[in-house]
Amino acid sequence: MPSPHYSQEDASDAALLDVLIGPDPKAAKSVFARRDAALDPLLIAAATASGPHVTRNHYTHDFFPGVMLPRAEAAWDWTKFTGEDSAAKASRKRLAYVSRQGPRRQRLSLPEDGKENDQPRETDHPKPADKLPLPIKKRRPSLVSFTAANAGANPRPEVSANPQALPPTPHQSLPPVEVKCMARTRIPTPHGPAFLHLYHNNRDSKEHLAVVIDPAQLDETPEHPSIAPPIRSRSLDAVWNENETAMDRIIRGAYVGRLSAASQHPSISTSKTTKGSLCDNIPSPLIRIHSECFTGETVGSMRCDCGEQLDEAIRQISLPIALPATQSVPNGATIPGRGAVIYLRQEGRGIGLLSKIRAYNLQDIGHDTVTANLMLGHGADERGYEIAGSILRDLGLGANSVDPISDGVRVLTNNPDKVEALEKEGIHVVERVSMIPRSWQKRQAEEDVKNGIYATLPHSHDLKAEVYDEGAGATLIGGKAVHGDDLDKYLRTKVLRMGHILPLWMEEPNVQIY
Ligand SMILES: Nc1nc2c(ncn2[C@@H]2O[C@H](COP(=O)(O)OP(=O)(O)OP(=O)(O)O)[C@@H](O)[C@H]2O)c(=O)[nH]1
Repeated sequence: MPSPHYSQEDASDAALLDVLIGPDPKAAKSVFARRDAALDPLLIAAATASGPHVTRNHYTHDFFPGVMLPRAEAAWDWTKFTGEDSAAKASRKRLAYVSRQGPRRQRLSLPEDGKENDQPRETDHPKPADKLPLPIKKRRPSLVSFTAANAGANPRPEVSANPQALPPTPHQSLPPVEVKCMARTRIPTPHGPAFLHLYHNNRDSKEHLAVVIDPAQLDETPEHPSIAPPIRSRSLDAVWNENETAMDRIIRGAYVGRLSAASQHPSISTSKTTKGSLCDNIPSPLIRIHSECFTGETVGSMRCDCGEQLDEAIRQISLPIALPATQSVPNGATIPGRGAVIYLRQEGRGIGLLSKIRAYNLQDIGHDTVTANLMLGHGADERGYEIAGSILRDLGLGANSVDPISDGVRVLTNNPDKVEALEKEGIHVVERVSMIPRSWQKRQAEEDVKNGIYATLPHSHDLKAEVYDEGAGATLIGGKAVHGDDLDKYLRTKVLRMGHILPLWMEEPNVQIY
C-alpha cells in the first residue's frame, strides 16, 4: 500500500514495483511462496544503475543517459521502436546528461571521503628529488625455485589445484612459475639464422620470447645429430595431447632440421632422442637476458644502449666456436655459435613504457634515470628473472633442468644483479661476459692507436670494421654503433648508481651526471 504522502506518479511507480516484486497471485495458492522476492529490488536497482553510460567512477551521474543528445542518438534512438515521428521527436524535451560530481580535477585535489581513485597518485605529483628514499631495488616477489620434478616439459602451465602441494614460500599465494613454449620458427637475421620461441606462463599475461641461436640444428636429422646437443624447448617438443598430428607439431615448430616443402620431420617428444653426441670442451652456451625497450629497439632511441645490446648479443652468440682437439674430436673443429637471448617483456626496467616516458622528461630537467624512477614512485629496478629462469630450464640450459644439455651458461651482461638472480633460479653462471658499448670499444681502439699499442684499429678481432662505424640512431638489429651525449650520461649512471660493471675509461672530469 503506497504511503499517503506519495504523489500520483510515485504511487504508479510503487504499483509497478509491486507487480514486479510482489507475490505472484498464481503462486500465492501454491505451498511455496516466491523465495527470490527479497532479491528483486536489488536486481532491478543493479540493472537500471548500470549500462554503457555508467562507469565505476561515475556512479553518481544521472542514470538515464542523454539518449536524445545527437552523439547518443544513433545508438539509443528509442523513437523508432515507439513509432514517434520526427516532428514529435524534435518537440520532445531534449535530455541532457548531467553529472552531479564535481570536476575530476577538483575531486583529485580534494579527496572527500578517501574513495578509490579520488586520491592523487604518486605519478601525478612526482616526489621532489631531495625527499626520495634510498634507491632500493623494488622487485616483483621472488618465486619459489623449481625442482627437477616440476621443471621441464609441462604440456600446459597450470596453477596447482592443491595449495598443500606447493613447497613452502614466503608468498604462499603465488604458484611456482611454469612456462610453455607455444610456437617456434626460424628467423633469418643479419647475423645468421635464429629460432624464435614464444612462451606463455602462469605468472603474467605477457608473451616472453627466446631467440635461440643454434644453426647446427638446421642440418640435423634424427639419424645425424649435431656435435653439440641442440638447444630445444622441452615443453614445445612434449606431446600436448594424444590426438595431435604430425602437422600440428610441424605448425607449432616441433620439428627437427630445416623445414621445407620437401623436408618435414616432427620432433620426438623427449630431448634425449635429439641430443647430439656430447663432445667435451664445448663452451657453455652464451646467453643474454634482455628486457624489452621499445624506444631503444624500435624507435632507435639513443638515450639508452638497449637496441645495440640486443644486436650485439645476437651477433656475439652467432660467432663460430673453435673447439680444441680432444679425444672425441681429434683434429679439433669449428661449430656454429650457440646460445639464446631471453627477451622479457619488462619495459623500462619493469615500470612500463608510460612511466619510462615520464621518467625521460624528468631526466631532461636534470635528474638521472634512477632518481627519475624514484620520483615517480617506482623502484630503481622493478624487474624479476623468475620467468627467465623457467625459460632457460625449458631449453635445457639450467643445471636443474630436466635432462640439461649443459652444466651452466655464460651470460652477456654488465649487471651483477642479473647474475645473482639467475644463480638464485638454479641457473649456474660459469662466466659473465661484459657488454662494452661499441662506441667505447672504438674509442678505446683509437686511444690504443694513439698510444702506439696498435698501428691501425684492431679490426681483426671479432668486431667487424663496419660495426665500429657510428651511425646515428643505428641501434636496430644489424645496425652499427650508437653514440650520443644522452647515451653517455645513461651509461655513466648505470655504472655509478646501479653498480653495472663497465670501465669508465672515457671519463671526462667535470661532466655532470644526468
Ligand atoms: N625506467 C627507465 N628504464 C630505462 C631507461 N633507459 C632504458 N631503460 C630500460 O632498461 C632496461 C634495460 O636495462 P639496463 O639497465 O639498460 O641494462 P640491464 O639489462 O640491467 O643490464 P645489461 O645486462 O648490462 O644490459 C630496458 O627495459 C629499457 O627499456 C630509463 O631511462 N628509465
